[in-house]
Amino acid sequence: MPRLANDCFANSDDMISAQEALGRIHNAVDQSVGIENCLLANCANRVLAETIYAPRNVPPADNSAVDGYAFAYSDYEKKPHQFRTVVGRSAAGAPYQGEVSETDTVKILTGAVMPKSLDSVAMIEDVQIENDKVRLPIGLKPGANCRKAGEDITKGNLLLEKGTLLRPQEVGYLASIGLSEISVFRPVTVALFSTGDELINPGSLEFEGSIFDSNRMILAAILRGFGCQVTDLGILKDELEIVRSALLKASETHDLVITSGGVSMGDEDHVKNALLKAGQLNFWRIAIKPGRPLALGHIGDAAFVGLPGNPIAAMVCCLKFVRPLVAALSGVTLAPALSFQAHAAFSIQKKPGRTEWLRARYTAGSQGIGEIEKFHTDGSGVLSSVIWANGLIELGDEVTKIDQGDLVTFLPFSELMK
Ligand SMILES: Nc1nc2c(c(=O)[nH]1)N[C@H]1C(S)=C(S)[C@@H](COP(=O)(O)OP(=O)(O)OC[C@H]3O[C@@H](n4cnc5c(N)ncnc54)[C@H](O)[C@@H]3O)O[C@H]1N2
Ligand code: MOO
Repeated sequence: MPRLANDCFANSDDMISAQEALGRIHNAVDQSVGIENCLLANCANRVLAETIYAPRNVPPADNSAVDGYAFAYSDYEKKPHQFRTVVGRSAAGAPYQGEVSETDTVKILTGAVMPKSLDSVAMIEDVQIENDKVRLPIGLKPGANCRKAGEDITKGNLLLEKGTLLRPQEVGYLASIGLSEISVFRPVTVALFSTGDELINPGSLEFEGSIFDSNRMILAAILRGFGCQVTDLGILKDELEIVRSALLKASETHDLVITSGGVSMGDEDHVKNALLKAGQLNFWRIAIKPGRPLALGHIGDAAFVGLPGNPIAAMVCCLKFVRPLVAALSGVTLAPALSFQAHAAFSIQKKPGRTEWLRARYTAGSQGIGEIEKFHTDGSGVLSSVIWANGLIELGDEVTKIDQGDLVTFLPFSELMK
């Protein structure tokens, strides 16, 4: 179980800035999850828990980059027009084993080990072949078409640092040095609840005022994309004792407990009070839109996040606040999500003193200069907005207006969901 630092749990009702909230999330985790061994074949999207140094050179020996004829440059430099006797053949996995004079040549296939005393290769389509002899083209350079031992990976060099997220290319990189099993952080376990008497599962019988639970589907999918092992614990009724005991129980077997809904100020919003009874509250309200009510805390050794109920607020807050929390727990060294600037195709006024994320769509624009539209309403329950959008515009606390043509910062969903 990862341990959470207690010292910053200020138990405050004050609204804090998005920056402050991110800082507190970072400080709240002082230890990531444990480690386990994993077969390399199953390691994609896992986080490396050891620093890896190269135990060997890759490639292990000088070899040919092309199909052709291997030759000694020192002799070719003196007699480029000479016909050279083909004394043998070197194929990938079946190297030429014999001796070869530097006036002779060996037929060589791509990837085959270079015969001793030869250092350069002419491509097969460029040579003149007569019986068992070949004449090389002029103008070849020393070491032509030869890949040197260790040119990719040099024995002893640092390859990958602890905390690296293993993308397909890192898995292949580790395979190339011959590793079959490595040490990785185990996945972060997340208990996921929805709260609300109005909620029903898709497929269930409807009643007056009922709402199908969409948050759990969105959040579980996002969290799995972050590499978490998600336990879907269903819907909690709006009753303080039910919420408190469910959170406490889930905290005993998970690294992170997440709820959505019931976190603002209504009579039936019990999440904050349940957290205060079961564990400790760090912060509860952030100066942001969407998602002002968002509770961070911990219950025992488990981290806790109470996301707002409105589906867009829950989704955006998961991408902006749960993502770095999961990263801290999971041991990964999180590279900042890539964002870029493009011109706004709209004008708006904005209240200063809070960070806002607008649902936005980036398009290449007519002259290939990118432009960004915003969705026509800001309603926090409008899921069609995120179907239309391909990312978010981030507007900092200080921004008071955007005029058409201004540069704005765009965060693609694809970057925020990994
Ligand atoms: N007096 C105040 N009222 C509200 C404030 C505030 O600061 N003061 N903040 C508003 C903001 S902003 C948000 S966001 C919401 C968040 O409220 P809750 O977290 O308590 O969410 P609920 O009231 O439970 O639900 C809000 C809304 O979302 C629907 N919902 C909830 N869960 C789901 C789900 N799993 N799937 C689909 N839809 C869900 C729910 O039916 C409500 O319509 O508070 C404002 N109020
Ligand atoms: O976050 Mo709330 O979603 O602004 O309504």
